[in-house]
Amino acid sequence: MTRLDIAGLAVDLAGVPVLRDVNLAVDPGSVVGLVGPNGSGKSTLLRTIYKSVRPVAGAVFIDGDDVRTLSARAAARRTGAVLQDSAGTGGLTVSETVALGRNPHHGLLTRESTSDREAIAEALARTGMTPFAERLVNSLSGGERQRVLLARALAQRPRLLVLDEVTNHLDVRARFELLELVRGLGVTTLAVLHELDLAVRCCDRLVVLDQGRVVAAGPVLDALTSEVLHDVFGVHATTIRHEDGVVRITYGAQPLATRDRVAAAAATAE
Ligand SMILES: Nc1ncnc2c1ncn2[C@@H]1O[C@H](COP(=O)(O)OP(=O)(O)OP(=O)(O)O)[C@@H](O)[C@H]1O
Repeated sequence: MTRLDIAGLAVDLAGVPVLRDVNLAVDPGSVVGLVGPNGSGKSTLLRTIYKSVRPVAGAVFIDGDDVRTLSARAAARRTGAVLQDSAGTGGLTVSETVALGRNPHHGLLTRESTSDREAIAEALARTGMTPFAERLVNSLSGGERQRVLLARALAQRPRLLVLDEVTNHLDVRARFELLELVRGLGVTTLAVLHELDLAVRCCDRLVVLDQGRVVAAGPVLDALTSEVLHDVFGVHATTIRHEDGVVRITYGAQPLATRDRVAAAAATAE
């Protein structure tokens, strides 16, 4: 199984520092959640892994291989990505869409091989989408569509999955189901998640980014302390493992921002 290591990574965009001295590791087969406020650099960090952003310092290693030494096609074969609001799949069926995941393995005009067909069938089965294979993607619900995008990534037979806010637009049950599905895959995964409640339940470890730097990392209870929740996310909350073994976040009465807004409004009214 694959491991991911990021060492001393720095990225500038339009001349502005976006990531600085980022170090993180994802152990083989584990699911690591990447969390942080808006604009903290999460998506940019994922982009360095599949080579759509070039760092100004540091490197990304997949199984010890520096991705800079891999061709774009070789990098795409290793990394399956499901990105924020992934492009729509037009009038394609589910199986046609999942088949697109095979592209990094061959040219566009190459005929589908037996191993392509096996990979597609396996990806459909693992995501529970086999019964939907002939449906048009644009006739599916949001949650089903996200499963198709995950199946497309799995059809690549990637060593590593990077997921960027894949639970967007899903209802609360579909969110848990999708992340439980990801956990069950046994594929090394780095997932950007906005919902901290989901992150603490479904990830083995968390990495917290703030203003382009890693400010906490480790098992969920160690990474998402009350202090981090307060200083980085601006909320009063505690992260506790309950008797049933599930880690949950308990929020205080009001987020700081709300409290400050209320205080400011009261001061203005006086
Ligand atoms: N192409 C670009 N040119 C200049 N700045 C950019 C570009 N893309 C992103 N940025 C900036 O880089 C910073 C990090 O953006 P990024 O999308 O990585 O954050 P994020 O943590 O994923 O945010 P969100 O949670 O809002 O999706 C932001 O300040 C953003 O404005």
